[in-house]
Amino acid sequence: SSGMKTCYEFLKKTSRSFYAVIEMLNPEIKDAMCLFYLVLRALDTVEDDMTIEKSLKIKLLSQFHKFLYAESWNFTKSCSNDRIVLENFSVISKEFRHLNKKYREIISKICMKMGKGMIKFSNSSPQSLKELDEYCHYVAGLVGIGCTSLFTSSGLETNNIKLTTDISNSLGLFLQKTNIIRDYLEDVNQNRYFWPKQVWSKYVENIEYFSKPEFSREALQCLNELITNALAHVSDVINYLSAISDESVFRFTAIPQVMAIATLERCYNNVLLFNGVVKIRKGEAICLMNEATNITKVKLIFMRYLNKIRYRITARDPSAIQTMREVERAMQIC
Ligand SMILES: O=C(O)CO[C@@H](C(=O)O)[C@@H](OCCCCCc1ccc2ccccc2c1)C(=O)NCCCCCc1ccc2ccccc2c1
Ligand SMILES: [Mg+2]
Ligand SMILES: [Mg+2]
Repeated sequence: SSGMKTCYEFLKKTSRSFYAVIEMLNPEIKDAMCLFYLVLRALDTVEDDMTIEKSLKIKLLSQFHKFLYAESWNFTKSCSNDRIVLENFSVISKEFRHLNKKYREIISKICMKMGKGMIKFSNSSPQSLKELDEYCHYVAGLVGIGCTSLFTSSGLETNNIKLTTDISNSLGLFLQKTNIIRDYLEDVNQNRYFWPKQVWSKYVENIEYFSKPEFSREALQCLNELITNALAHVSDVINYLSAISDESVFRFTAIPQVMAIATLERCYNNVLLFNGVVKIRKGEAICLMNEATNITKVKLIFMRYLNKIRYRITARDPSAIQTMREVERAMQIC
């Protein structure tokens, strides 16, 4: 339909990477996944928009799942780059209401839970590694859980004994933690602090000091500790991918994960992260997309990057032993 075509345009404008992987999905769930993305991106755009007054933001986050059934609801007061999905939300919600009931229930339930979670963290960022897991569960773990529900309810995946909530959650935590680690400078410049205080306060008095050259050693030690924490999710990621049978679902799920391990490897012990953006090169990303077609190849990709990290672990680093343990544990699964 023309409405759905417009929604794919919104998807392409808000995320080229997720547009690429959603585009390749089985037609049975492609539209549902596109709308799942757009609804949550709209919700996240409210969360991220620092110009929205606090009490209004909280009201929007808690009501958001109801706007899915509010025929002409749009939000025109956002100044975010992704505001297009809020200004045209009525186009998105109209297509959402045409979805099969079983998909609508999954999407609206995840949307309600994510909105509640965002409210919980609207006044304070994650202070501990435990709170980081909680925040990442709300903004990304729930996406993995929702994706698994869409896969199983569509009949494309029947192995739902193995695709548990916990390992679905881990897929999201691995991606979100990689984003939070990589986006240190971008977030700090916007006064957004996702690196937990319980961690960075072991190394410096103020998280902003990591960008100063005289604190580069402490910055790297904190960075390596957070990367070590993220690596703990790799075994769940590999176990999840091993349980997928539909080829298009496999690629849709595997591609963001291989991008994340490649990004973590680039970030490991890399001081450039504190003064610029560390991204994997376009050519490397395209190679990874073409390579991540089955579990054997994905395991090889993970092995390659885990090995590169392992060779860069230095005994001086306080997390060295823990990093080595997480890398070896992950390599055993591969
Ligand atoms: O503003 C930005 O540009 C980045 O925002 C980050 C933030 O604000 O922290 C942050 O916003 C999180 C809240 C909105 C989540 C929107 C989303 C993303 C990907 C999807 C993929 C498929 C279906 C629905 C999806 C929904 C963000 O986008 N982080 C990127 C990592 C989150 C990925 C979630 C995820 C989890 C499990 C998955 C399993 C399989 C395939 C894709 C998966 C994707
Ligand atoms: Mg965001
Ligand atoms: Mg956000």
